Amino acid sequence: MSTTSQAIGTMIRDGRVARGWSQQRLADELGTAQSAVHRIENGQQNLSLSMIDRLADALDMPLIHTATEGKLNFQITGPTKLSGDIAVRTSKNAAVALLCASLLNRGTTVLRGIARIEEVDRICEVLTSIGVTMKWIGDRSQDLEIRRPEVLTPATINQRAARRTRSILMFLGPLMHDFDTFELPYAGGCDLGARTVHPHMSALRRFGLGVEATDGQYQASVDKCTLSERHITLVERGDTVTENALMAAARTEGVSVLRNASGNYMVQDLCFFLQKLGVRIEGIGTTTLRVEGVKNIDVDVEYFISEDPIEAMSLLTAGIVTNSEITVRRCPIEFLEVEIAVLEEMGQQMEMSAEYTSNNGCTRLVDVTVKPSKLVAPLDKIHPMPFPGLNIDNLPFFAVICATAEGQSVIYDWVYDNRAIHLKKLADFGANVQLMDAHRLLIIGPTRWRGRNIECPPALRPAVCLLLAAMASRGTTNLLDVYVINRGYEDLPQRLNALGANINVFWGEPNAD
Ligand SMILES: CC(=O)N[C@H]1[C@@H](OP(=O)(O)OP(=O)(O)OC[C@H]2O[C@@H](n3ccc(=O)[nH]c3=O)[C@H](O)[C@@H]2O)O[C@H](CO)[C@@H](O)[C@@H]1O
Ligand SMILES: C=C(OP(=O)(O)O)C(=O)O
Repeated sequence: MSTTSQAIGTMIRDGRVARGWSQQRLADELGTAQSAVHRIENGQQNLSLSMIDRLADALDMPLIHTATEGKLNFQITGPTKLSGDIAVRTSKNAAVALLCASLLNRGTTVLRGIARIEEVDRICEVLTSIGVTMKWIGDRSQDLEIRRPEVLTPATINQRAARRTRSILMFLGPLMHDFDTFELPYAGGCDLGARTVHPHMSALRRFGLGVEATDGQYQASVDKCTLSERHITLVERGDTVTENALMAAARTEGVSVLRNASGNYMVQDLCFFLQKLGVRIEGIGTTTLRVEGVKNIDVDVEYFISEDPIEAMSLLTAGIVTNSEITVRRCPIEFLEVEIAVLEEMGQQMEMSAEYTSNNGCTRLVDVTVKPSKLVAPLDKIHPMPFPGLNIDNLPFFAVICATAEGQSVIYDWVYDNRAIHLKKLADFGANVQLMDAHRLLIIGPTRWRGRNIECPPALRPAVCLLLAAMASRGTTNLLDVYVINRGYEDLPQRLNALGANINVFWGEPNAD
């Protein structure tokens, strides 16, 4: 654990003791568990910016703000050799969808095993700002108890938090059941080039939701569809659009058939959750979903979010690029099959355990051990496809992997306009990476990685790729302003350090020397 976390922990303990509070009293003020306060005070908890804000407010200690002013950075010293095993945590993308879906339910929703990441904090801030009560519970404060009020107040929405996420779009589907008109701020998220919202509008229109985009806000008006059955073909097989349509269908009476739907992991988690709320759904994991909506949902429900295939791929990549043997436990194999097949073609040695089931009772998991291997470039270009293809968010990891392989690889990112450009930054670490055009990277390996100081690109997966390259690199890298990584990964430096990485977390500017 970094000395910064320990120093902040001591400051918090002193502040609490000075007020005569027990750890439990501070936990109650923060809406968290006593065990979490214990970890914070011992410097064993990765503190999100919003938690620091809450601590500073609860203890009335502006000093905490001052001590942590500036940007959070990672200092990585390599080259790294990893060993041991690490468990995959639950996904950002399912967590945000399920948080939005909790708005459909008038009963108490308990989401278990949520990753403590910035993106979840942003959605929690938005939900709280419109009247939802949320409490972190459970031993490790990883379970969230959520209760919505009788009447939500979208007019008081936390605009700043909302604009930092793409997922705010998924408030459209749930809120259309409560209001005739409402407003939402424009969506944010990773800067990957233009990301259309048209497919959302086109699908939701069929449920009676009209949306006009004006001056930074979506103005929504609802004229509920009264047909007993509707067939909707999505114009794109997108994940969040499928989720929005599912949330619109969940409380629209009658049958909704969604075609060209995504069967991806976060959509499956949402379907399993909606089923627990009493919504009948057929076709989960396929491109046709048949949903029988119910007018009112009032169920006390608990749901375990499933493991993140993108985090699994990130951790496997950490082992591969450092030429180490590590076991990544709890990999959701259904969503990694193409990735594993491509790695095998490239010569990656792997062992796989027998399958077991995730806590959600549905998702199939395996433990994957990667072993030091001599990789060769794949014969064909590597490109992503909607599920069940190679996951769109896993493509960037192949850029780092190909840079360690012998020969010439082509990575084809047809999905995003800007992502290949962010990956070009691997060249700063010594990789031979050329942009053939905005969507194609030519990579010639193997690479003699070398550390350097670099700003995180404004995109989550490319930023993690730079972190992984830094781990493989000789020398020191200062990776600056890592908010974007903490948006989607929980305690990543601490967890990689437990495998043998050398990553220090620090605030502000790096030392000049
Ligand atoms: C919160 C969340 O869950 N985010 C994920 C979700 O975002 P989300 O579902 O919001 O992704 P988008 O709708 O932005 O789609 C991503 C890009 O793919 C293009 N596209 C998508 C499908 C298709 O059939 N044709 C097509 O061209 C879109 O035009 C867009 O440029 O899915 C993306 C693609 O898996 C992931 O990168 C994001 O991590
Ligand atoms: C692109 C991503 O996220 P978002 O949709 O939240 O921008 C991602 O998770 O890689």
